[in-house]
Amino acid sequence: MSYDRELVAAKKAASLAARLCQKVQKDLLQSDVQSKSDKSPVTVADYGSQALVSFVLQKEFPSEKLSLVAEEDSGDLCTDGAQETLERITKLVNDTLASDGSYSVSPLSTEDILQAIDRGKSEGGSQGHHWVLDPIDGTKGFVRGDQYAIALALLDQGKVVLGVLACPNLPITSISGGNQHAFNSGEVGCLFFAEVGGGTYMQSLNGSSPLKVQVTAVENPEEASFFESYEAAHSMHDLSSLIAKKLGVKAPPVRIDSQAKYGALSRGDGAIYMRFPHKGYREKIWDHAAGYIVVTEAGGVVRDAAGIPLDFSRGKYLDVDTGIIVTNQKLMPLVLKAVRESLEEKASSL
Ligand SMILES: Nc1ncnc2c1ncn2[C@@H]1O[C@H](COP(=O)(O)O)[C@@H](OP(=O)(O)O)[C@H]1O
Ligand SMILES: [Mg+2]
Ligand SMILES: [Mg+2]
Ligand SMILES: [Mg+2]
Repeated sequence: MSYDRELVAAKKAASLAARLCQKVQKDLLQSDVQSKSDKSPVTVADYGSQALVSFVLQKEFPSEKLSLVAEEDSGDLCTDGAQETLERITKLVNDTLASDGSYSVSPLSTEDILQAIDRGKSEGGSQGHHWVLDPIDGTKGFVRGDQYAIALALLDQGKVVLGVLACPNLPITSISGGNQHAFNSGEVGCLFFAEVGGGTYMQSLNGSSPLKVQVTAVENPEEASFFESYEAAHSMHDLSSLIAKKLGVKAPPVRIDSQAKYGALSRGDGAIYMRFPHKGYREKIWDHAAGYIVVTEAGGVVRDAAGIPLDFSRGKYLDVDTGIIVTNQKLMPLVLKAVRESLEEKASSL
């Protein structure tokens, strides 16, 4: 089965959302950052991006009953005092749609925006089609002025069949060696996309022609560099550094926010991505679905710390053992062995 039509729509939705996010990041005001009830930050851009993607998917597939599993919901926007924020989000979405011009609609109302956001309340699962959206992955990076991604994927019968990652701050050229802050020294803004069985491609968000990308062919761990979260609260840096040491990795870790790590890995900027959340954290499908297919279609492999493939068919959550490892076919067994040994050492030292 081909998902070409869905891919065109997903690229369009993610590119428009990226445009909205870029505008907000440029003049980010402190008041644009709210705190969700779980204390993670969320900005007008997270909501605006979610509303915009939901709107575009609805417009592109008007006859289908859309199922969207997305990170944000309108709860906090319906509270007293949130009216101004909601109006700002509504204006952002309308301005972005108007600047594009493909959808000749009258401006959306605040009510339309709330509805579009809340279309993302699906639970996903193993039957039928579900879109999976992280409207801004790496909100902390976004607020800091660093990396973030708009991540949109499609599940069919519980399998990821398509994924798009828009990374507005990722340099077009390799970030190996850690030059991720190349904001002023070259073009930034990448759009990665993949369809099952079709390989992975990257183009610039400004619309260059797509280039096929591949993960690195490096087989010697000493020559491998690795990515991890910028935020130490999201991944145990001490554990990944122990694993890297065991593998003989020489390069220091490259710490970047968001699924931009999957994108960068898919084009061979680094060789390994390790993610070890602290005890008790449950991974969500929107944090990995798009990145997963972008990297696997480029020849990469994604496993949990026990070597088990990820299962996107169980609803919102991904139940993984201890952490997530991404690398190429050759390095995976070596990395998994080092992970096992390091976890055993860590456990016996407690
Ligand atoms: N304690 C925690 N452990 C692991 N991941 C966490 C976390 N708290 C938040 N996250 C997730 O980490 C994502 C960012 O990934 P990264 O660490 O690779 O930059 C966040 O996505 P959002 O920014 O979309 O909320 C969030 O879902
Ligand atoms: Mg979040
Ligand atoms: Mg996320
Ligand atoms: Mg997010």
